[in-house]
Amino acid sequence: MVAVRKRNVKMFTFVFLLITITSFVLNYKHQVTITTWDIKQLIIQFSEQFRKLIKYPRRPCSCTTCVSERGRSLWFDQRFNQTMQPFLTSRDALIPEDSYRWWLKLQGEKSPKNINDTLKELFGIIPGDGDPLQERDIFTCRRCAVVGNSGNLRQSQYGHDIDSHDFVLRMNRAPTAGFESDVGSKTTHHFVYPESYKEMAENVSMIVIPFKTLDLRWIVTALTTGTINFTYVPVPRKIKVKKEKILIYNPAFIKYVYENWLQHHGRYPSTGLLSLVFALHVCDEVNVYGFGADSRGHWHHYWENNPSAGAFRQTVSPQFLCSLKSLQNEEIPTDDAGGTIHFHCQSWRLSAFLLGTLVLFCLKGKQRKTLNNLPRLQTLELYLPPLQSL
Ligand SMILES: CC(=O)N[C@H]1[C@H]([C@H](O)[C@H](O)CO)O[C@](OP(=O)(O)OC[C@H]2O[C@@H](n3ccc(N)nc3=O)[C@H](O)[C@@H]2O)(C(=O)O)C[C@@H]1O
Ligand SMILES: CC(=O)N[C@@H]1[C@@H](O[C@@H]2O[C@H](CO)[C@H](O)[C@H](O)[C@H]2O)[C@@H](O)[C@@H](CO)O[C@H]1O
Repeated sequence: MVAVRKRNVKMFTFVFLLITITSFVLNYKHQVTITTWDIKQLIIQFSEQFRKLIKYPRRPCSCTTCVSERGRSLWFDQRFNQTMQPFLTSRDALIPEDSYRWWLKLQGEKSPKNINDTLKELFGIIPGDGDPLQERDIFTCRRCAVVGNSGNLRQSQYGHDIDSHDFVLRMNRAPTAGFESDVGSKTTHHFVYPESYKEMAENVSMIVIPFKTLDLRWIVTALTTGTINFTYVPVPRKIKVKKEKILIYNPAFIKYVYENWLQHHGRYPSTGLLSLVFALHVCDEVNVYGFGADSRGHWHHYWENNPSAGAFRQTVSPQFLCSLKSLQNEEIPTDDAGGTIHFHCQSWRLSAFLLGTLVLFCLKGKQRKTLNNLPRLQTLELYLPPLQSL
């Protein structure tokens, strides 16, 4: 009896060790690009990995750094709430009462339909789950590109870099055809709201950001009866998107972005910021492209020839100005008098520390910062200003 028990303990210990070592090695392989077979180098790399494992025992992914890793920046940790769900799904379609009340005021909707009935009807039509972005795995390194619509993408030649990501997230009316060398051709997810809807390729997941109950009802009618054709502007009666490809941005997540990341500034977050924070929650590495003014300080879209592009200009004050590469590798020249801050960067590789620095930096900025004479600038719009200033 005792012998059997001893054998079981031995067996259990062996299996336990085997699993631990295998997962460590797998994790190690994913994180480290082995560039040398020099045994000394390998030992150094391995011990570095071991040190990391001890310091961060429960790493959320296998990238060298994972966006959601805690303990690297207090600032980031204070804002990032892992428990917030970016999606509404058929299994999790509950909006907490306080979030619902807040969301209802965003666009001052008169006599909204009952939200529970609306969601029930919606998830009776779309499944709202099963998208690859909804699944997580600690053994992979999920790299995402968030592509904003700025004219600074023109002549950037970022296309190849953008397309190298596992997931490419675009937004609103952004086209790729004709702009491939600068913005890439790959799109895995596209953020829209009814007023910014555009047709997309069959394999693209459409993430609808609802700002009002009517937006959720529009999805239903756009897939069925085609009865809604006007919100505050004309919207398409019908959409050609597979039901399985439609995902719903969680209104409670909009409130979280507003409170934690915008710290209650402005009215509600822009599509750009909603997309970025969303990516922080579903990706392990996030690179940001196409935010901010172009090299001449113009705030147009990359597909437009209108340099002073109307309404948008008024929604982008103040902005984030950012580049991880430049923060890591270069001095940041600032022009105190004009508040000009230049970043010479290819893309913004996001780290908790960087994001922290940038947000603090921009929240402090009172004036609109202008960017002059520099190609490849990265800036990130922070929030929509109060309604009266539009
Ligand atoms: C007239 C109007 O309402 N314009 C808004 C448009 C418009 O509704 C859609 O394009 C649909 O046509 O949408 C917005 O944004 P828009 O679609 O312009 O751009 C998406 C995000 O890209 C970033 N951006 C864009 C242009 C630029 N020069 N610099 C940038 O940083 C911003 O982060 C922006 O959020 C929006 O929803 O946020 C904001 C714009 O104010
Ligand atoms: C230019 C403007 O502010 N238009 C507003 C409109 O704002 C837009 O809402 C969009 C979502 O529906 C999105 O957030 C975009 O970035 C905003 O510019 C709405 O607030 C609308 C509500 O009735 O009123 C328009 O004047």
